[in-house]
Amino acid sequence: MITFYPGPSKVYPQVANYMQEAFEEGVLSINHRSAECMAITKNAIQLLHEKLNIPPDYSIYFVSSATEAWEIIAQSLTSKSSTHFYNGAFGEKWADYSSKIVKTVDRISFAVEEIPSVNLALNAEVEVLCLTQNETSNGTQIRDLSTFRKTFSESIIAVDVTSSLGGIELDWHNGDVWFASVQKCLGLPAGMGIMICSPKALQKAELINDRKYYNSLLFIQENFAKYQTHYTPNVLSIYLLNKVLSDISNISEISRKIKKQAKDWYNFFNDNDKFGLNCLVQNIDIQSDTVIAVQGTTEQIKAIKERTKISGITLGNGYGTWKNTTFRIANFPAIEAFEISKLKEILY
Ligand SMILES: O=C(O)C(=O)[C@H](O)COP(=O)(O)O
Ligand SMILES: N[C@@H](CCC(=O)O)C(=O)O
Repeated sequence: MITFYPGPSKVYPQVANYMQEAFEEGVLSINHRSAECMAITKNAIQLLHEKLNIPPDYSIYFVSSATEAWEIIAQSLTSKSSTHFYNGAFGEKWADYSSKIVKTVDRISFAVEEIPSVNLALNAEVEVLCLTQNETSNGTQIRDLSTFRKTFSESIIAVDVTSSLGGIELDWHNGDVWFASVQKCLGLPAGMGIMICSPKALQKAELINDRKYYNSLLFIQENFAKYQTHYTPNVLSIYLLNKVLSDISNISEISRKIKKQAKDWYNFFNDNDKFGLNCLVQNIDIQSDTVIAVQGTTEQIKAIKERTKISGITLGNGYGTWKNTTFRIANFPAIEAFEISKLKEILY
């Protein structure tokens, strides 16, 4: 079975052997506060810095999911209000989750074809700015975050890179908190999130001094200072992350490949009349590099999904507003050229 689902998505093929190795090495039974486990965690963190070019002064934590990161930001980094820019289901969900914890949640929604402008929030007092860099539900992205950083230099900027971290190169200095989950561009089984914090984010956490929860950021930080976790982690996941990160190239090389592949996908749908299908978003400045959303009528989408399924290929369903009128193609690094060719052949 070949899958193009944008999460959980295709895992790297070598994961099969690494799982077996983990079992044989006894990793599945080690205590999570043991020296062996701390070494695995330390190595995974070092490799993340190295392969994803994460600045040395940014801290990296393992959490359970990207969803948990939404909550950690609300409880440990927000004293009064967060401001959410979004054009799709996941950005909106983030605002919904925050509103259960944070006193004031400002929502700035924009149209799917629109480039989000900082002007939309110029008059607002922005304490924590929440941006979804890659919106998995509709295949759009905010390509350049630098104007947000310049305009909101005093604010904490939190960036959801759930479906782009590990796929494209990110300019870490444009954000204070970044988070993702491993089942997307990192090509691993679901069940772990990664959170990355700037020194400024940690200073803000100190200021707020939230210590109420098992996953209060300061408590997480205290554990990770010893390469331990605030709960019993999925050690297998950390082990697999280690292994896969050792195998992959630096993100600048991966990013070049993914961007080229994305261009090819957009050209593929633009150049040919594929059963009347077209890209959900036409503006190349906001088309996602890692999730390609393709639009058609409900009947067309249903027929294409059935057709690919017969050939052993799973496409990503549409999501939210676009549930029945789009399908999505993950353009993640673990997906191989022969799989892309096979899908293109079927779509012809
Ligand atoms: O795809 C996204 O974007 C999401 O936000 C994920 O579905 C959330 O992932 P987890 O919280 O389950 O890691
Ligand atoms: N992130 C996945 C699934 C998320 C979910 O169903 O909650 C998607 O975009 O389809």
